[in-house]
Amino acid sequence: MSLEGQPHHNAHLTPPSVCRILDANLDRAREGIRIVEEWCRFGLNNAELTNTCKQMRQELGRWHSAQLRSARNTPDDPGVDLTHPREERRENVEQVLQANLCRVEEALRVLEEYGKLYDPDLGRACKQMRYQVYTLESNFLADQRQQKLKQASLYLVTSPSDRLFEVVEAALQGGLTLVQYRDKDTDDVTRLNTAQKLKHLCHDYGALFILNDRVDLALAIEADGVHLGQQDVPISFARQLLGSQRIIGRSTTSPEEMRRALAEGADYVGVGPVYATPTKQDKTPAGLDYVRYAAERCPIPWFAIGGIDMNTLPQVFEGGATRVAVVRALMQAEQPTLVTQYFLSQLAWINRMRRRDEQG
Ligand SMILES: Cc1ncc(COP(=O)(O)OP(=O)(O)O)c(N)n1
Ligand SMILES: Cc1ncsc1CCOP(=O)(O)O
Ligand SMILES: [Mg+2]
Repeated sequence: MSLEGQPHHNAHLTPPSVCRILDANLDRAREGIRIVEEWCRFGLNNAELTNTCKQMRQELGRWHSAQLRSARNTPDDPGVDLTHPREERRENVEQVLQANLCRVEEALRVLEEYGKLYDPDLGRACKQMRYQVYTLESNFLADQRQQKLKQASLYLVTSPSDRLFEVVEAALQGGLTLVQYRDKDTDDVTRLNTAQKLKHLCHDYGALFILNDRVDLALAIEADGVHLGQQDVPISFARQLLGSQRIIGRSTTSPEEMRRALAEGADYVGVGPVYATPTKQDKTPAGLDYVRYAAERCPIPWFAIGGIDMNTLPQVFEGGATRVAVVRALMQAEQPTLVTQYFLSQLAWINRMRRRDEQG
């Protein structure tokens, strides 16, 4: 029966083998969606995404008629024992989700094509759901990125170094979750190759990868986002190219620059330089007053930057910072894993204190 209680259009003409295909793929699609739904509900606490998944599952359930279920013939199915070794290993939640979204999209495509032989409405419904899954995947990726950004307290901005990959990997091993590739002096071929490799490295550790200055390269290598200063392209321009799913950060040195960055839709801001720094010699320090202003007024994630190391960290905390970005403190560290762990433990402590104060 169709959704309206009418017999399915071509049900009586549909060969048993096609019914088996439809039965298997209705199951496959529903199982995959269920796996995604559990993460939307318990991992992201996102009611809207959870509901979208639930509605799709219910719709697929309604199409799963007794006729299709009775076509099942598991003992004679040669595909039952076939698994790819990659299916048995998942490194993180993202891989689980990616694999299952892919499975759902494939199953819906199969349902769309073979479903036309059973009932044209099934083909149409599955096509619509497939597009819904694509949208879900985009929203989902965007949500994941924003969550990771919110949770990041330490931000490594790289500088050119013979030990670039070694330092970044050591810091990732120490628990770093946010990296920006910054090299003002190299050529674009090197930049592109290095960015590509760093992105893979960061993603292997589940960290976000941001590119400094260059929207075009960020787009080309599918980075998680871009960092733009006051002299770089406007946020609206970057947003047009990168869409709403990717992260856009903006440097700010004053309340006015912060106000504009917020109005333009930045996802996070850099606040500084807090102190004078040889890494950015031409920039006048904004000082701790601006850090205090950010602590009072900034509604989005903000990272104090400029001259921050283990010695200045306590003052930056006193100014109200709960997130910091560093270049030299990590790029020049002899033991970047240990330094990362030290920063992260101090940041976790200050964040606990702040939350306790906020709760009274
Ligand atoms: C996190 C963060 N904050 C500030 C900056 C500086 O950006 P910008 O002012 O564009 O200067 P350059 O880094 O491009 O020299 C940053 N990169 N990251
Ligand atoms: C890129 C940048 N933007 C403001 S300060 C700064 C450099 C910070 O470098 P360091 O952490 O070595 O002082
Ligand atoms: Mg810049």
